[in-house]
Amino acid sequence: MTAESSASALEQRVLAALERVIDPEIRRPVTELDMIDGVTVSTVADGTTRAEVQLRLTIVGCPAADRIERDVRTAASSVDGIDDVALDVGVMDRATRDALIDRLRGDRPRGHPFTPDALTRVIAVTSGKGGVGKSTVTANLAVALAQRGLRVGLMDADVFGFSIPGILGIADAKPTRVGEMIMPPRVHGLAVISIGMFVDPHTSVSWRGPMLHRTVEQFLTDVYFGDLDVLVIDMPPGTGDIAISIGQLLPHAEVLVVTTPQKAAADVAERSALVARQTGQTVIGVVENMTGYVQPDGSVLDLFGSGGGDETAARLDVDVLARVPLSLALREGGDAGRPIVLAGDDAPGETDAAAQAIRDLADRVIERGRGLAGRPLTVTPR
Ligand SMILES: Nc1ncnc2c1ncn2[C@@H]1O[C@H](COP(=O)(O)OP(=O)(O)OP(=O)(O)O)[C@@H](O)[C@H]1O
Repeated sequence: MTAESSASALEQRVLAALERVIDPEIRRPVTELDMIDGVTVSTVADGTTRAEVQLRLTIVGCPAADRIERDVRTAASSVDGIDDVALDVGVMDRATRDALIDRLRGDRPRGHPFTPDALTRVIAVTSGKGGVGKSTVTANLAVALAQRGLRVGLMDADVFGFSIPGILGIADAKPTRVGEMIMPPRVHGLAVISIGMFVDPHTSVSWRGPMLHRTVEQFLTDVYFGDLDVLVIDMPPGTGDIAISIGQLLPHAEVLVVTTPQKAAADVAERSALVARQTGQTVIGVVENMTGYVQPDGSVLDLFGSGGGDETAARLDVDVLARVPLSLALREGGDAGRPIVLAGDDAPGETDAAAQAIRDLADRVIERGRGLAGRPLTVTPR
């Protein structure tokens, strides 16, 4: 074999090794994303064989740059016969980036991909009023679904009270923009987007209906979630503009209603579900949160009364899918940015009844999705 042909064989092997490097945001191999502009293998003065890799990041200041560079270096160094790796890091030119964005969008027409005939289930979590623990339940449910192997996106549509980034421990995370595409931060196996990532946390959001509608639509259209099994949405409490917009944009969404055990809360909980139904969405069940507190002596204190979940479920003619007890660990996990369903062996979440209730809820939600009842079966020509 000539020196030239062996260098070219090594270049092919380096390229093959680079196919294993996955862009952490887009979650595709860097080779497929045209991020590798070239690989040259040569023997340098001291006789060592060097691979020079031209890496082109999607944008200037790409937050994943360090990780991509490290992974590219590791993959190239792992090839037998390569002694040294030199990286030439730059940014892809506009035409390449635009072509990439077009490819990621696929050939779907402009508009959001979560259409009724798509395979992604949309689960919207709503409540009649604020403070019932909707965001806490939603975040933990999304993590529990991801833990069960599903590809999960979480959209915080609670524009006025966005709390999902904090609960997930990514309060300072910012999405990356690639052209007009928005790459959502990833945490605990979820792709997460929240209005809180776009506004100054110390200013209030005071948008009116059309602006809210555009924002929700933009989230659905421009955020690159990739292929999802489930998109979970943390809805704002009540029956405002966002609920109506999401109803129009996602009429096939399945709705979970979170309420407390207080009977008086059933009225408002029912109302938010009825708005969802009016837009064609399907209410799949009620989650009663903050049910009795189990005291150290084992007795249960019904701090918020009892019966609210059953009352709401009866009015809506659905089941109570979960009863999540009051839990110090659940609250602390939310404050600390560590969802309790993540807990390891000796962490409270392993034995915590609230964590277990949310895991069971995830199982019931998955179980329900196995049936195709109510889903239009369409055959898309390829
Ligand atoms: N089962 C529970 N046990 C103890 N604390 C809980 C429980 N569920 C939620 N909390 C706590 O209650 C508070 C309100 O929860 P959360 O922010 O999830 O409510 P929300 O319904 O989403 O409110 P909003 O819609 O106003 O944002 C948080 O401090 C949370 O940690």
